[in-house]
Amino acid sequence: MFDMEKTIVVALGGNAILAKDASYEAQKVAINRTAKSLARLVRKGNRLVITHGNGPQVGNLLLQQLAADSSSNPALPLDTLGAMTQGSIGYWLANSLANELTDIKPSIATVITQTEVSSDDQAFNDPTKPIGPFYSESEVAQLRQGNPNFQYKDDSGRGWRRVVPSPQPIRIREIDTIKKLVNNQVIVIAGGGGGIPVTYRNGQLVGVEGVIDKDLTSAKLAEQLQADELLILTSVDHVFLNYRKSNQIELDNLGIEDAEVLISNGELGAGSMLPKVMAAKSFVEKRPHARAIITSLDNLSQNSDEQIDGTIISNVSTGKVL
Ligand SMILES: Nc1ncnc2c1ncn2[C@@H]1O[C@H](COP(=O)(O)OP(=O)(O)O)[C@@H](O)[C@H]1O
Ligand SMILES: NC(=O)OP(=O)(O)O
Repeated sequence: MFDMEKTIVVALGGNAILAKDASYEAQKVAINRTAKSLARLVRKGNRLVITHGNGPQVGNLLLQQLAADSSSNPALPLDTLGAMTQGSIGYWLANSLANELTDIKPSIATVITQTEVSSDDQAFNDPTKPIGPFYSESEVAQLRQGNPNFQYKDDSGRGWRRVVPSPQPIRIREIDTIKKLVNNQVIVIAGGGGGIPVTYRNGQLVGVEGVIDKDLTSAKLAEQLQADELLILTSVDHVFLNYRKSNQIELDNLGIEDAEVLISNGELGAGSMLPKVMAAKSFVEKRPHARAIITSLDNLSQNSDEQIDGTIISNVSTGKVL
């Protein structure tokens, strides 16, 4: 499936980084495994731009900050914590990739990325982005008493999590730098956690408290880099119709109109699969000869290079959904 020398934007989902627990050791094991799959793409001559989620990590970092003595060690704002997770996850990925590719010794760079958002974005009034650990409903009731300003929501039936504003990405500030790096055969890790949300206030660029969806930012990255492929790696190997119902159907191919139907008819989990299909659709609309693939990391590592299995979103409608 992967031809030579494509530019591929790879969006790494949560389980590519945090599979077992939130310890450094467990996250490094998951990232080492992820790096093995990514290395195969590099060996085939593809140019890779890697972006990654940070929901669990940024939420955990926030909890560590809040647990510290605020008079001597004040908690840092969420935009700064987002930058810290870009640094830590970028370092882990660059380190694991370097160890995987000792024979070709590629140049690898992590770009601390700022993503412009609108200060008027409705998301600031309606937090939706789940971060940090999962809680039971009774734990959430207790947490609400401790801090009534924090909001929690059920995360796709998997448990309750704190939610923060998730504004729409408008522009990736470092796109020109990323382009130069890609054109010079550098493997780039960028837009981690969707990028640090920034906006203009009184003529100054300032960070704002929120966490951008990394799938939406990856679509912007892929579009602006004129990528050939947007590869979204997550925990399921396909997008499904009637997900988790007895009549569940695996979707191999989706056209733009099919994706539109899925987006509007509530087939996709709001904080989970919906942004992935939206990102894929947005990318192939802007790049009609390119394609997006939603699949699992396992699928990527288990299938032969020519036969990766997953949901392919392209300009061609199959009529399976419509
Ligand atoms: N229609 C659907 N098809 C496939 N997966 C779906 C669908 N609706 C919701 N999901 C859920 O979306 C999840 C992937 O989203 P998420 O876990 O947020 O991704 P990430 O890997 O980026 O952290 C899957 O594990 C699955 O439970
Ligand atoms: N920022 C972001 O989208 O993170 P997750 O993918 O971990 O939710």
